[in-house]
Amino acid sequence: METQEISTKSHILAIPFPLQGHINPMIQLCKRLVSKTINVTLVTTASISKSIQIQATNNLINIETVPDSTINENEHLDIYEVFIQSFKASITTGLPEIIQKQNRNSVFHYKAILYDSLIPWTLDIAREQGLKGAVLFTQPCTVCSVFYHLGKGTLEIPHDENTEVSLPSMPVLRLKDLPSHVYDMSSYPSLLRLLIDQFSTFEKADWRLFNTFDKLEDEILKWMANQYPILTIGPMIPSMYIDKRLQGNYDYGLSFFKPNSDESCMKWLDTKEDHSVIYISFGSLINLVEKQMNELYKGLINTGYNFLWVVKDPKESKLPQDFISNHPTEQGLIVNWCAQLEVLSHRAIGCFITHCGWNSTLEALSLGVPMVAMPQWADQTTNAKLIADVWGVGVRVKSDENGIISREEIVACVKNVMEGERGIEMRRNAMNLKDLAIESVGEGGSSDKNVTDFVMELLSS
Ligand SMILES: O=c1ccn([C@@H]2O[C@H](COP(=O)(O)OP(=O)(O)O[C@H]3O[C@H](CO)[C@@H](O)[C@H](O)[C@H]3O)[C@@H](O)[C@H]2O)c(=O)[nH]1
Repeated sequence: METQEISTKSHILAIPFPLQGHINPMIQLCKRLVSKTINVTLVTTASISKSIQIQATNNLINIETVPDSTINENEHLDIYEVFIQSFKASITTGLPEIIQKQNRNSVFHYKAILYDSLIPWTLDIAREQGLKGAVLFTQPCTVCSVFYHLGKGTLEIPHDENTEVSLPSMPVLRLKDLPSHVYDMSSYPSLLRLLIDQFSTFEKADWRLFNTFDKLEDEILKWMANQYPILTIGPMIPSMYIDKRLQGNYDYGLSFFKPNSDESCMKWLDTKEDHSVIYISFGSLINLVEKQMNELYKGLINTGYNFLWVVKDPKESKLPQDFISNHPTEQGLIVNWCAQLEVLSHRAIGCFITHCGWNSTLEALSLGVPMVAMPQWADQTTNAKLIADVWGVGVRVKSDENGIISREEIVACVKNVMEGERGIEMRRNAMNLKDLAIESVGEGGSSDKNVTDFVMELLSS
């Protein structure tokens, strides 16, 4: 059902949570919906919209902005709560106005709102406007189900690090395999509440979509589907890096971007041997502490391998001065941002040292790149468990008593992934998952079929 024809009858509003790790998969899903005849209006705040790149040729996804709101900060609100409440104020005021304005325009006929699971209150707006609601979960089902159990009171949090947590259809988890907000409840209680609240509209929503695929999280997905019907639609990465079915506008037209993305790294990678380079990135939010930066830097040098390292703000990065002044070296290149999918699909990449954000994890899996898992917080700890112990596509670093990963540990982990029998096995497992990822979004695959079913239901509603 790929068609260029634009239906004037079926239109949805997509509301991503305003962070890159959430906007990216939402945009990719929107592109898939557009390729199957649904019109999409993506709504975000004026400030966030500046980070969304739309090519001039793209008229398939409409972007509407709502004014930014600021709420009064007071001592009872942490920084995340201020961020979340400001966004809520913007959308709650602006979204109904957009719907009413567009409803007067006969081209638009809204059927539903597609919203991130972190903003469940959007369903109330949908209902008030007579629209259906589809909730999109942007973290793995394994992680989401931990919060599901927490909300239902069916997860007992262990008191020590060695007690095993057994939840239905889940791998056995120890304390530090749970999402960090669960064992570190004191830091940012607002975030824990937000994560549990993801399920507050689970029963009421008309569709529940997950950015994962059936063969990746088979058992827990079946369990979740037994609670309520769900649709797996992932991995939501640009078609050109996975199934290559979407062409032109459908795939290139819209993306979240960071200015100053450094393209020199592709030329640098071209000069390197196959599978010889370590790629290091900690996503869009994490900054490492100075001691960790130093250990990572020394560890990378000591591996002897070439490395390409994304350091968001190199001047503020706390990197050793001798490296900064001699950079770039023969061995290592630092960029402040890169086209990660382009890098991961380059033949020279041998392994990915990652913070295990879900998008980075899915991107590495979909491109068959084995990983060194260096989780920092949130879902990343559980994603690291999946990478190392469930899928066998990487190793997870061990930290010392102060939470620092030593240079020796970094060297050992990189060598484990890049060399020897274990390394070969991890690459083989990664390549198998790559095939399954392609199959799932390819024509007739489980995720493709679920997107089609979603579209058919929208069209007939
Ligand atoms: O130089 C870079 C570095 C990153 N990226 C992209 O940035 C995104 C990063 O997303 P992700 O790996 O999910 O990390 P975060 O930005 O940290 O995402 C947040 O949101 C995710 C989805 O909820 C969670 O899984 C993470 O833990 C949370 O930190 C990916 O698409 C990368 O391809 C680039 O394009 N260039």
